[in-house]
Amino acid sequence: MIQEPAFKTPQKPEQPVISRVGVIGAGVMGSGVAQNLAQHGFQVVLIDHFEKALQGARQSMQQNLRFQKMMGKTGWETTLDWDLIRFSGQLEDVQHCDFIIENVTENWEIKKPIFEKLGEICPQHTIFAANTSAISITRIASVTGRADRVVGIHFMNPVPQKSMVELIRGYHTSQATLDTTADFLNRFGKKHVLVKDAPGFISNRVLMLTINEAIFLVHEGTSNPTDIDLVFKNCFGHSMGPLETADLIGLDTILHSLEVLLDAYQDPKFRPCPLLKQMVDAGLHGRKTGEGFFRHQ
Ligand SMILES: NC(=O)c1ccc[n+]([C@@H]2O[C@H](COP(=O)([O-])OP(=O)(O)OC[C@H]3O[C@@H](n4cnc5c(N)ncnc54)[C@H](O)[C@@H]3O)[C@@H](O)[C@H]2O)c1
Repeated sequence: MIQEPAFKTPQKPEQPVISRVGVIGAGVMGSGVAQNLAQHGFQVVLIDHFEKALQGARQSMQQNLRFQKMMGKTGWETTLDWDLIRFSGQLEDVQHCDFIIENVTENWEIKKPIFEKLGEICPQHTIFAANTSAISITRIASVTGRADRVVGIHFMNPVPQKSMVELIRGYHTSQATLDTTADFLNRFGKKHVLVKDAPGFISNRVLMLTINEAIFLVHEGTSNPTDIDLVFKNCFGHSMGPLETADLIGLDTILHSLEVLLDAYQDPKFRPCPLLKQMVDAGLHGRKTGEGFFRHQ
């Protein structure tokens, strides 16, 4: 009797196990990403070219831990093994990481040389993730020499407390890269929605317009920040209004994001309100500088 050939069930290609993660940019987002990763047992190399930003990241992590305790949390949210995080000013220190998450200023001229350099110094298997608010992932991937291994992860702020991210597939992003990234996100408690690559993705395409329009209401004297936010909180059930949200994100980041959206879509609906520009020039960047539309301790 002729024996049927023994076909093997096709196996999913083995995915690299991610244990060391490079986090570039130690501002609002990078510090949250680094903290959240370490709280889930990953080794992290956190990079910033400003020593002051690295110190600030340490402080904001301590603050976040204290705040979680104050809120009555008792689990992973309140502890951090500091030995898992290495703070560094040298981009080269991420070269042995399995996965890299970039969180530098929302400006193509700043992000571009970082991705070019990462493409040169990192092994070919390393996946690069851009945590950008609006910049095209396909554009970022184009300078790395590994467009199939570049993905967008749009984290929400504050990162340790937000369990949902947007996962963005660039034009050349491979299915294997998406699978590895989804698995990695899962390991530190993040659910995702998959989004095609279009500037602003889902959240910022809508949110930046809302925030900008709310700023126009203040600029034109139609209302004030407290009342505008009250409408969103009390009438629509939002936990924060658009101007409190703007202060949390950072007004400089809002301005950069609107500029990226305006440039990408060439649609005047994204033109930044003059008041936003003036506040950024005046150093009123929101929570991170202590004052924006509201004062912060
Ligand atoms: N703030 C938010 O709520 C939010 C949410 C999602 C995504 N993002 C995106 O995340 C990214 C970072 O935003 P953020 O709010 O953390 O900004 P931020 O201004 O708080 O931090 C940016 C950090 O990048 C560092 N940096 C700049 N150039 C660098 C370089 N060449 N090498 C190393 N470090 C460098 C700066 O020193 C700074 O510490 C942006 O692309 C932003 O659009 C922000």
